[in-house]
This record gives sequence, C-alpha cells and structure tokens, in this order.
Amino acid sequence: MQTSELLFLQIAVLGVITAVGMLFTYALPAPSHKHKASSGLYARLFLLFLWLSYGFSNLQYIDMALLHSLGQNLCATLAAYMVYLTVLKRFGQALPKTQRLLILLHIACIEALTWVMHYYTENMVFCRLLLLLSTLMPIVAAALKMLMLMNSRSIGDKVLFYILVGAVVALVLGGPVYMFALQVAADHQSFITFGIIVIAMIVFMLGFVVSVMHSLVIRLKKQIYRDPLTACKNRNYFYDVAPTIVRKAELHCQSVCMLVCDIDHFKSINDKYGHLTGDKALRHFSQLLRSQLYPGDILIRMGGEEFLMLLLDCDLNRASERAEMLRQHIASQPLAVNDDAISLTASFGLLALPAGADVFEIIGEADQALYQAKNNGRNQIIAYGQPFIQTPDSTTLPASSSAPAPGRHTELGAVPATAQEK
Ligand SMILES: Nc1nc2c(ncn2[C@@H]2O[C@H](COP(=O)(O)OP(=O)(O)OP(=O)(O)O)[C@@H](O)[C@H]2O)c(=O)[nH]1
Repeated sequence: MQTSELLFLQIAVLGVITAVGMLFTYALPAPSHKHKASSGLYARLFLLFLWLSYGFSNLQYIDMALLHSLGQNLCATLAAYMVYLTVLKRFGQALPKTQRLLILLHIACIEALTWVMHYYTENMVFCRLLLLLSTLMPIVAAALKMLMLMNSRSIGDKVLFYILVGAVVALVLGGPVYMFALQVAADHQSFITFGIIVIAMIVFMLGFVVSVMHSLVIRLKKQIYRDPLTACKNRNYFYDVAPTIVRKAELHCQSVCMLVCDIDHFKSINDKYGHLTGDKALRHFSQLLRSQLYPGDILIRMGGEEFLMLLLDCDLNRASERAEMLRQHIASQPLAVNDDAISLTASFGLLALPAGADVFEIIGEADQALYQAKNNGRNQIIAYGQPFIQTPDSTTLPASSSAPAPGRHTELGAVPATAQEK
C-alpha cells in the first residue's frame, strides 16, 4: 500500500471513530440547564477539530506545508479550547465576553505567526513550538477551572480532572519529544499521531461520559430520596440510608433518639379548607420541624402527615426537652391562610435507640408511643417504655394504665430529670 493511500485510510478510520464518538454523546441525558446542556456540543466539536487537525497534519507529506501548518495549528488549538468550553459548560458557566475576545485574539495571532514563520523561514521548529504552547494553554485553563468548580465528592468530576492533569503532563513531557526528537519515516510518524489522537479522543470522551453519568446518578439519588411536597427526605431514604447513619453514630459512641410526629386532626384541615391548604399546612409543619433541627439531625416525611426525626448525639433527656420545645413551637405558630389562622398541634412518640437496634423494627415501638399520645388526647409526647407522659401544659404525669408498659426499653435510662422537675 502506498503512503498516500495509508494516510487516506487512517484519516477515514479516524473519521469513523469521530462520528461514532459524536453520535455517542447524543445518547447522553441532556441536563435542562441551558449551559450544561451545551457541554455535549463542545465535546463533539472537540472530536471534530481533533480529527481535522489530524487531516491537516498529514498534508505535510504531500508538499502542502503552509496549509498543513495553518490548518493543524488552528484545529488543534480549537480542539483544546473545546475541552475548556466543555468543562465550563459542564458546570453551567457561560464564557465571559472578554475571554471570548481573548480566544479569538489568540487564534488570530497563532495563524498570523504561523504564516509569517512560513514566509520567512523553512524551519518548522517555531511552528511546532507554537502548536505545543497553543494547545497547552487551554488544557491548563480547563484543569484549573475544573479544580475550582468540581464537586470534590463526585468521582466523575475527579476522573475528568485527573484526565486533564494527565493531558497537561503528557503535553509538557511528551510533546517536545514527539515534535522535536522523534525522527522516523513519514508513514510511521503519521501512524504514531493517529494512535495519540485516538487515545486522546477515547480518554477525553470517557472522562466526559463518566462525569456526566455520575452527576446524573447524584441528581437521581437526590430525587429518589426527596419528598416533592415538603423537600424533606422521604421513606426511601429511611429504608436505604437511615441504618447506615445509625450504625455510624453507634461506632462513634453517640446515642441516637427517634422521634415520630403526626399532625393532629389533619383530616379536618383538608375537609374544611381543601387539599391545597392541607398541602400548605404540611409544608408549614415541615418548616417548623426543620427550623428546630440541629446539625446532623435527619428529618424524614414517612408519608401523609407523619414525620420522623433521627436526633443524633442526643440522649433521651435531651431528646424529650427538644421534643417539648418542638411541640410548643408548633402550637405557637399557626398557619396564616387568607384572613384565617389555622392552629396546628402534633403528637409525638419518642424512643432512644438501644445499641445494635434494627431501625426497621424499632420504628414500630416509636409508632406505638405515638398512638399512645394520640389516644391520650393528642398534642403531647410519649416516650416508649418510659413511665411518664408529657402533657400539653408541660407537666409530667406518672404513667397511667394507658401509658405504654415499661418493658423492653426501661434499661434506656431513668425518666428524664428535666421532664420530672417541670
Ligand atoms: N393535603 C394533603 N393531605 C394528605 C396528604 N397525605 C395524606 N393526607 C391526608 O391526611 C389525612 C390523614 O387523616 P387521618 O389519618 O385520619 O389523621 P388525622 O385527621 O390527622 O387524625 P389524627 O392523626 O388521629 O389526629 C387524610 O385525610 C389524608 O387524605 C397530602 O400529601 N396532602
């Protein structure tokens, strides 16, 4: 096979790889954010310009040196800027006007310098040096941008960042060797360039895809665990994540309390004011709960008007104080609807988690305490297995016969002193 045929074949194969890569990006889920959605376009343009730069690089073997240098420098620099733009758009950022002008100026300077060098000297060293610096600059800028914007907990972002750092290192160390020291026959050099470009395309596209897919997984996880009405965590979160949180707290020797609460007579709000106002009341209620959370606490809407809180690093004494404060806070913050004020109260079931407790089983006991609070007249707190009942006026009564029997969890501690003193 002749050299020209071989070159043509390599350009064609790289064209097919470019086309497949470009099609592949269309299969990626497009984010709704305008700038983020356009990152796929810039990734495709990166592939296209890299392919074109390979095409132009091969013109040197058929005596079209000026076109080769002008085309290669232009397309390789544009490909490097496409990497920068892909990163910028991945994080939803627009390209500032000044940067746009600087990029245009940079490209115009490169083309002018390339042309001048060709005109005055046969020496290609300057042209190659120019190419190396021109491609290096945008990749370094992309790596720095990535460092500033990336989510350090996202594996996808980390992969893309390390790929960019790898590209910078490869350009700095390998670029001069390849451009100035490698003395091989034309068809061999073209084949090496072909290999380098294919690797650059595959690695960059893989990094881009991993980064996009991983942020999609994070987004989906957020949605799966989020209650759309109140923006609290939902029951899925309780099933999937709560056991891990409790186990971690136990490992750090922290006590954990579970507080379930339920709005009293919520049905009558729906019946009297309608479902939309009922929804408003749920949002209002969840905000009241959220406003009383401490860092590390977890608030979950278990369904309907029932919420669950995991109070971390909090013993039963402190939890009963906090539940009482919460109860009073809810009762003192009616929901304003038109000219009306809908007063809300809630009933609470409280439980300190024994070491090694299964949260899925223990929630049944917290629910029993909650039902007890409802049966006792609502707007009160019952601690499961504790011989006291918290009444609406904050006085503590000894457990009546209707209170939950001190049983499996009496070892959790004595009646909270503060509650008894009140
Ligand atoms: N507006 C609205 N209502 C809901 C939602 N989820 C559940 N509900 C209603 O919440 C009401 C719950 O009623 P019940 O379980 O009888 O409880 P309650 O009226 O609060 O009475 P107690 O809990 O015994 O004090 C039902 O009417 C449900 O339709 C929701 O997302 N929005």
